[in-house]
Amino acid sequence: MLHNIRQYQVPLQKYMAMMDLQERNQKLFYKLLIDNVEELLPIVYTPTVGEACQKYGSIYSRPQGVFISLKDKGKVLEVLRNWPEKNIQVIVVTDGERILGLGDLGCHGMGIPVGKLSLYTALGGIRPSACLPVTIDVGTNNEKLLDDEFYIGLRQKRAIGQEYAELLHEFMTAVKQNYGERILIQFEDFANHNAFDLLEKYGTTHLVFNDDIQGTASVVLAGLISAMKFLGGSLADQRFLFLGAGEAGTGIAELIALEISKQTNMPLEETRKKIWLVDSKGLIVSSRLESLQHFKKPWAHEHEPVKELVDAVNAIKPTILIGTSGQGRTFTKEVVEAMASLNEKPIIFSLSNPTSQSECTAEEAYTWSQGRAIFASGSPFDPFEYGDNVFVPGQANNAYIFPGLGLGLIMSGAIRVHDDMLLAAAEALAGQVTQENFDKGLLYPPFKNIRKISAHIAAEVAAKAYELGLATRLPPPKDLVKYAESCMYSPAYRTYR
Ligand SMILES: O=C([O-])CC(=O)C(=O)O
Ligand SMILES: [Mg+2]
Repeated sequence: MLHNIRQYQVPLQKYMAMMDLQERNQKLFYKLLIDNVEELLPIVYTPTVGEACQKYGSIYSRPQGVFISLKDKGKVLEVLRNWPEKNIQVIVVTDGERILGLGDLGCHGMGIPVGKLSLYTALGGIRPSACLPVTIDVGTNNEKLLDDEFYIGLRQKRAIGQEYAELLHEFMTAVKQNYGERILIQFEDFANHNAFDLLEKYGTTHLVFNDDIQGTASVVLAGLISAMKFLGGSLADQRFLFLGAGEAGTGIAELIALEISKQTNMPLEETRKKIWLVDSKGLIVSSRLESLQHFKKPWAHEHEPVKELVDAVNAIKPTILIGTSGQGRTFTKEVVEAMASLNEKPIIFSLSNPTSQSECTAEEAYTWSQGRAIFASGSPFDPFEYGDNVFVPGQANNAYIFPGLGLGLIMSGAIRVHDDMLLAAAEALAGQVTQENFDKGLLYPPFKNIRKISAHIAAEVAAKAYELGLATRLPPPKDLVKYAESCMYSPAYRTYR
């Protein structure tokens, strides 16, 4: 099978072959993916899955997951009950409004929940039959899709306001009614306004987390914790600048502020002041407070207005620059050079996905900083030779976190997600990075060990759930890492007599 897949030159064709295999022989699909994770992750996941979503209508061969549309209003529970598997443990749901950094892809966003759940199984060991991909179809504002003969969703503008909220509420209620209190719901690639509102609204009643806000935050924090371990210094000594103040930017900023606050006992209001964000209108400063969306307000610090990113770099003098803008090529030569003139070892993360939306490439980060940057990106980049050195860029992608986090929640029977679990997951991931990894420039352990890493993350998350009284599978197992490993699905053919 691997030989087959390798014969395709075009990544999208490899993707289609993998999707075919998933349908035809699920065990073999997972066996292949687990044993060749570094080679196949960029195919079934970022970046190729992004292209697959863009072309989803024209490569469509068979339905995947459950679509719930405005037309199903009043019947959502019935729709869910049509799914053949009854014992669902995790749902990844999108409404397709902000697929990666690609914007509104409507129902064609289904590729994302499908891809994320393949990773839940391959990287986190959740049984494939316990995973349910869902796309909520409330229309799309993407004119090109509305005119596309192969578009598979409702041909109407997006429902908003009450109509949107009612469908989502019916879905959330039906999910709990059908699968119980311990069903994990991962929100994925919603647009900012809905993402923050849904998380706030359902965070207290359901086992939910938003991967783009919280998963990304945890993986970035892990990278920064490991950077501090090897470079010396503490997070509290750093100055942070973000390009992009949406889900990922503000989510990461908040988790960093929380971690610094725990480390130093400084109040959160104080630790937030070490962190600055730039959005499409420039540096977020207090004079803009009135007009800011609510999730940006905590980051409006005292400063004169600054319009351009490069001027913000020179004004704030960050030690760490993080791109979460969804806009490619925004870390220009001047920006990277400014970071390199301010810092001996500038830390630069280009997190937007897929590769086309990355704020800069690995090659640019290393070249423009004369090989001094500590670089990580959301989508994978190949190792880059610069002078006598080969730099291996880290992949700061939430794929390191959500499979292990999910396993930890499920195995402990957790009923809520708590920020302390995200901190625990970040520390567990950082704990897996070795000196040898770091010597190659890696802030994250290689993906080839991901199942072991996920077991450690799961164990720490479960330990937090027990500590916080949020776990319902009692009594707690003695050795949580061993227990996590014993829970993990492995694709093997059964022996028959
Ligand atoms: O899917 C990925 O690669 C990471 C992610 O959540 C996003 O970019 O929205
Ligand atoms: Mg996402």
